[in-house]
Amino acid sequence: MAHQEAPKEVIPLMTPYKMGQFELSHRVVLAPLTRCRSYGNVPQPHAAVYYSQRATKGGLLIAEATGVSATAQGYPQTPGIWTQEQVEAWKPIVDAVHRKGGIFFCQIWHVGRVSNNGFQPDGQAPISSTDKQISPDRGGPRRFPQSGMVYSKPRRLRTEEIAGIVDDFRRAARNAIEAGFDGVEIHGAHGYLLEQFMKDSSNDRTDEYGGSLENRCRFAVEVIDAIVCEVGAHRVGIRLSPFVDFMDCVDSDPVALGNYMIQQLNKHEGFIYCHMVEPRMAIVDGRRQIPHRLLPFRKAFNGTFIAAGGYDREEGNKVVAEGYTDLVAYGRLFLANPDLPRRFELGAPLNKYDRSTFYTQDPIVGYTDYPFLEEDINKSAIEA
Ligand SMILES: Cc1cc2nc3c(=O)[nH]c(=O)nc-3n(C[C@H](O)[C@H](O)[C@H](O)COP(=O)(O)O)c2cc1C
Repeated sequence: MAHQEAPKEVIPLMTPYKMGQFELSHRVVLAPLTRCRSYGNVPQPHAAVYYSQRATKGGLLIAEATGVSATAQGYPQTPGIWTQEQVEAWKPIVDAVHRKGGIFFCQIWHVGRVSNNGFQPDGQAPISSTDKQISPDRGGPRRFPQSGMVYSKPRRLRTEEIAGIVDDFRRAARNAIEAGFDGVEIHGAHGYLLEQFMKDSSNDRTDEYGGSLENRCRFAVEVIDAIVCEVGAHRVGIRLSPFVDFMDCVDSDPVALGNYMIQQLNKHEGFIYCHMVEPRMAIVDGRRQIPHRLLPFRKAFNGTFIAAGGYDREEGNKVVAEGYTDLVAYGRLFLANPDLPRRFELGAPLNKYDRSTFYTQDPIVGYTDYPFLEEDINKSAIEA
């Protein structure tokens, strides 16, 4: 009798997927992670090690939030992409990812009021939709996690200044393509500048950028349109978090906000992806559970959908198998497991993440020193 092999287990996260022109070999995406190791806002050679460790052939990586201008900064040592020096510094990092066959998008951001005068080039107030400071009573911490600096009172952007910020985003996208990135992800989430305009808790404007939902989203839509025009819809994705209340940015109708933004994205044929963050995890019967509120958006969006926020192997496989999302982005688990897709494939145990080194500035510790599976195996063989 012919020997019959047991059927191979299908792992939904490890199945291939075509995202626009990109052939992904699996659905485990590196979520954007600010790591505060880009000294003087210039990406460093150690980032080439960090990102290439996490790159796989046909795997999608999203780079950490990267400033579009000198006023875009709000955390220590975060990278930018508005100067030629920064563009040149990104090139070897992008190359390192491409050499391993990875697909690399750059997340471009402006922090708006999530900043302090000390981060601003002229020592002036950070800019925002509003002049209201982040309130610690409504989802916003009062101080920066590392430095202990307070979030400063922002300056409300004048209507005629907004076109200039849109242009900063456009130029940053152009620079990202020049640096070799496969595309850009617009950071429209987590209470940063674009969301400060979108959400009604932080937009108290009376001009055409405030008031109605359409007006509040106008700035983000102008950024999307400008970037699509500059680099093509096939290279533009966006991250949105209508349900998240981080940094005191809350909307009274997150479903309407998400739907409106999806409609705007669908106007651009071939807009590559919409990356959405789940609401905060709920505690059900003593267990943390992902609320799974993104399905209506996934159904409405014409392009690739990425879900993020609290996923592990089991939940990721489940949502891909059910068609809830196309791809799943992993933050903390990928931070601590450079070979996360491989570990998911094997069902191998995971390294634990060390929160205390998330935002520290060491080029190795908590950054490139998380062990790979093979190292674990070798180590245990030596210890045995
Ligand atoms: C250290 C750290 C840095 C982060 N930096 C960013 C960032 O630059 N841009 C962004 O959109 N989200 C950022 N996030 C949020 C993650 O991308 C992700 O949405 C979040 O960690 C939840 O996913 P997880 O449960 O898989 O970690 C960060 C999260 C962590 C823990």
